[in-house]
This record gives sequence, C-alpha cells and structure tokens, in this order.
Amino acid sequence: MPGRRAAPGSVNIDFTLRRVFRKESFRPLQREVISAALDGHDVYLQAATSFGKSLCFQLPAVVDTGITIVISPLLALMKNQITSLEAAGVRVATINSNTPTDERRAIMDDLKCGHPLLRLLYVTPEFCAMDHFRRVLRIIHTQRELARIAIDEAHCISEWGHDFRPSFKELSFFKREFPDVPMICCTATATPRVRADIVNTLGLDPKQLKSFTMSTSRPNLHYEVRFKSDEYDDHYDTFLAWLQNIYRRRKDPDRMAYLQAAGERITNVSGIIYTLYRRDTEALAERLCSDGIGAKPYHAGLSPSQKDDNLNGWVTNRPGYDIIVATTAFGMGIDKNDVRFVVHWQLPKSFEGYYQEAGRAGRDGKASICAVYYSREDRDRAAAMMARDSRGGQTSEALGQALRNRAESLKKLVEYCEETKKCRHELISKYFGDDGKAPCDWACDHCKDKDALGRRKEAGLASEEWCSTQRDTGRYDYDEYDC
Ligand SMILES: Nc1ncnc2c1ncn2[C@@H]1O[C@H](COP(=O)(O)OP(=O)(O)OP(=O)(O)O)[C@@H](O)[C@H]1O
Repeated sequence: MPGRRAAPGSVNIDFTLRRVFRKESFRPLQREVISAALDGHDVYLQAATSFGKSLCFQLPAVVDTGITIVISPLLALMKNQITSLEAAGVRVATINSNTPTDERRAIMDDLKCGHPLLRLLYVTPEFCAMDHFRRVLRIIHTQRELARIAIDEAHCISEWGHDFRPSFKELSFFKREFPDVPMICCTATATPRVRADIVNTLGLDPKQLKSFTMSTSRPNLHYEVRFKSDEYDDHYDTFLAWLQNIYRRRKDPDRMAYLQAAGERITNVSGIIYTLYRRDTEALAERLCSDGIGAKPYHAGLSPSQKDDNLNGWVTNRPGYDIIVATTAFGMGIDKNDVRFVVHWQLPKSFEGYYQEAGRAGRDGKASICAVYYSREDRDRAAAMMARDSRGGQTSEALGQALRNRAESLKKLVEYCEETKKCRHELISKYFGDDGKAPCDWACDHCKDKDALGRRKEAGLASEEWCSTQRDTGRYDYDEYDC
C-alpha cells in the first residue's frame, strides 16, 4: 500500500528551506536530489563531507505527508541531527538503547495512531531488525503513513567499505516488504564497488534509481602529515606549541575586535583530536586542561550523561569544552560548522575513516587544518593488529572480506602518509575514483612546500631498518583498539 504523497506542485521547497531550515538557497544539486525524492524515486546520493546530504532527506520529510524512518549507525550522529531539527521546530524522535521506556511507549503510540505527528524517527539498523518494530512498520505502511526510508552513512552496508556493520545488510527487509516506499541512501565515502554493493544489497533497481555522485573534494581543508617516531618524541609538546600559536594569533588586536563583534570567545578554537584508545582520550584531555586549554574526552565507555554533556558543551562552545578528544565513536556525520582543526593522534584505521573524520573540519567553508601524526611504528602496529584479527576466525565470509578490505584501505592510507611528491587533495580524489581534478590552492603540505615536507619526513620518521629490527625482535607493544 503506497504511502500518501503530497500532491506535485503543492509543496514549496524554497519556502520550507528558508522558513524551517533557515537557509538562503539550495547548494548545487540539493534541489535536484530533493525533487527526485519528492517525486517518489529511490535516490542514491554520494557527496563530499559537509555537502548537506541530511537536508536531502530532512526537507522531504518535513513537506511530505507521513513519517520518514532514518537509519543511522551512531548515537552521537543521531543526537547531533535531532538537536538541529528540534531547534528548527521539527517533530523528531529517536528510539535507541538510551530511550526511557515511557518515552519509547509514547513514540510507539504516535507511530500507530494513523496520523503520526512525528516527521522523522531515527533508529539504528539493529532496531530495524527487531520483530516488534517491524510489526509497527507494517501498521504504519498499511495506514499509508510510511513516507520514506533514509539510510545515512549507507557505506556501512557493504563489506567492501569501511565501518561495515552486518546489521545494515538486514535493511534489505525494507524493499522486500515495502517495495512501494521510496528510499534515499546517503554516503560521503563509497568506491564504485561499494556503491554497486549498496544498490544490490538494498534491492534497488539500478534502472529506476536516481543516482547523484559528486566529487569528494574539500578545497578549504588544509591537509598535512606530521611525522613522528617512538624513538624521539612524545608529540604532545610540539602539538601544544602549535595550538598555543593559534591562540596567540587570535589575540592580535584587529582579530580580537572582529571576534568580539561576531560574538565569539577569544579563547575558543574548536577542534577534534582523534585517538585510537579510550585511555588516551581521557589522559590527553586532562593534559590539555592542565595546560590551560579546555578539552573533554568522548568515547563509548563514558556514561550517556557524560557523553551528552561533553557533546553539548562542545557544540555550544561552552568555556572548557573547546576540544573534543575522541575515539571513532565520535566520527561519521557530526556537524558543527566552526571546527578549525581535526588532528589524528595516530594513524587512523582506514582511508575512508580518515577522510570522514577529517571532514568534520571547516564545515562553514572557512580554511581549517586536518593533520595526521604518522609513524612507521604505528603503521607496523596497525598491520600486526589487522593480521591478528584476520587469523581470529571470522563468523562469516562477509566479515572476512571486510577485514581484507580494511587492510587494503590501511595500506593506501600509509602510502598517502609516506607520499611527499603529490598533492594530498589529488591523492584523496584518486582514492575515491572522482572524475576530474581536485582543486588545491596551497591547501596541503606538499603544495605549500614540497622540499620542506621531504626534509620533515627524513628527520621525523624512524628508518625502515630500525623498524624491521623492532618488528623482528618483538619490541612493539600492542594494544587493542577501543572506541
Ligand atoms: N543549502 C544550504 N545552505 C547553507 N547551509 C547548508 C545548506 N545545506 C546544508 N547546509 C549546512 O551544511 C552543513 C553540513 O550538512 P550535513 O551535516 O547534512 O552534511 P553531510 O553532507 O551529511 O556531511 P557528512 O557526510 O560530513 O556528514 C550543516 O550545518 C547544514 O546545516
């Protein structure tokens, strides 16, 4: 039973864009994507981080009749989107492991009532697999109130992509049971193979599908690799000096006047530091605080209230919450427009993860820095950890494939870090198979000064000989990644 759809021409998306979402105009291609969704097509949307993909399912959800179910992999991401929608006065809710029972019951009652007030409901893929929720979905569908299914971070469907989540595969249920309900899938990071896998797994008809695939380019991001080695340093001191320099620049009288006029705190430089370990998030945040820089940890082991407080404080630029030191639990989709830097404290786990996390920076279009600390020792540790995982005996062929792909993706990221002779924007664009050239106006360490980059690499990295001795004599410490 198809969902009722607002009559063509009866909705004014420009008005809703301004009135509800408080945006002046659509960004290139947003209008086309939204129109395709409102016309009832299945839509695949792949575009750079910060393109504005969420609007492409949120705006149709607001103007169309019925409810949109949004499937999202991370609680932090849901929370972030829900906060913005609530601020815009949109009726939205989530059901997840932290939702209190009475709130959950009220949401379920609304869903089944025949005319849900909610415009969007955010859920995890695991929740969609539950029988009782599927029963409720059938009821909404029978009542012709199931407007659309939106799958955010759709690359999680594919074992060929990063962040594969087996539960995303179960989303094939939607087209099997509700073939007439349109779907929209969004991602920033899919190679052609991942894209084909998403379409195939979800049971979308490639001939009918409206597909929009844009470049991954983010010209305002300044990419750089900072070299380090176990042998010589704790890179905290150089990082702190760099950060303090940014603060000093803000104290320039003209800059201070400008910041005050804009209502910004002089002492606020919003940033994210990603680490692979929970304990680092806490230790590093503490160390920064003791050096007078407001920083908070974020990882899956914190209590829900601690996570909420740290996230909200950071989003609202509260004093003491300038930097979030996070594991990848704080990754995909987080949207805060004035993040001036994203630093990876160690080599990330995959190329896609690196691009995603770096993409939290500069979402207002202003120049922002994305730096990754790279050492050959971390490279060897990551490779050893991956080899151990693949020997661990997977429960399925899909998980085995996902591990092989992760190893390949990590290899490409190592090549990216070791490269000193090519533009970083070009390397990223090539990895994702973009058409055309990625613009870089001195926005990477290679294009700024390739000779200096080569010298820094030479001076900063341990030699391959030293690393191989460490490997052969078993001198590296290995710690499980935790997020
Ligand atoms: N037409 C528009 N005009 C101005 N700002 C917009 C417009 N569309 C979206 N934005 C803003 O752009 C920012 C990024 O949007 P969004 O979070 O949807 O990006 P995304 O494409 O999902 O990125 P990612 O893949 O990195 O999560 C948001 O702050 C959003 O409000």
